[in-house]
Amino acid sequence: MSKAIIHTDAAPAAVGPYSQAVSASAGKLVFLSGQIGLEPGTGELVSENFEGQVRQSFANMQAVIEAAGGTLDNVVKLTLFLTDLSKFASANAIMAEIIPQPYPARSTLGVASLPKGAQFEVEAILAL
Ligand SMILES: C=C(N)C(=O)O
Repeated sequence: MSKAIIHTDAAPAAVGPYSQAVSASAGKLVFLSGQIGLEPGTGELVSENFEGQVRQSFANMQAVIEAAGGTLDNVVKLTLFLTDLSKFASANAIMAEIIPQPYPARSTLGVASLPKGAQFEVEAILAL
């Protein structure tokens, strides 16, 4: 897989750890379902804490990526879902710790609710 970041000053700069666009030539695309902060062992939310749920969601995503034969470098697009957009900066900070640069493309949505009462969900597309 090779990927290139697309950037233009004719569109707004990213307001978080993402790229305006990513071009990838891949042998295979993998579409991941969204992950919320469930512990694999119990199937229960890891915590009532937003940060804990974000970290567990990304850990779950990474486990699926590895099961698909990839790494975090293969992520070309993420979608984040937050039930409280006032936590946007916190989600950005945690994502920036976990996701390597160059950053994938990303969309972020505020939503009314998520399954299991989760506060955060992350969905990914991989290029392998
Ligand atoms: C504005 C965005 N695309 C984001 O935060 O993901």
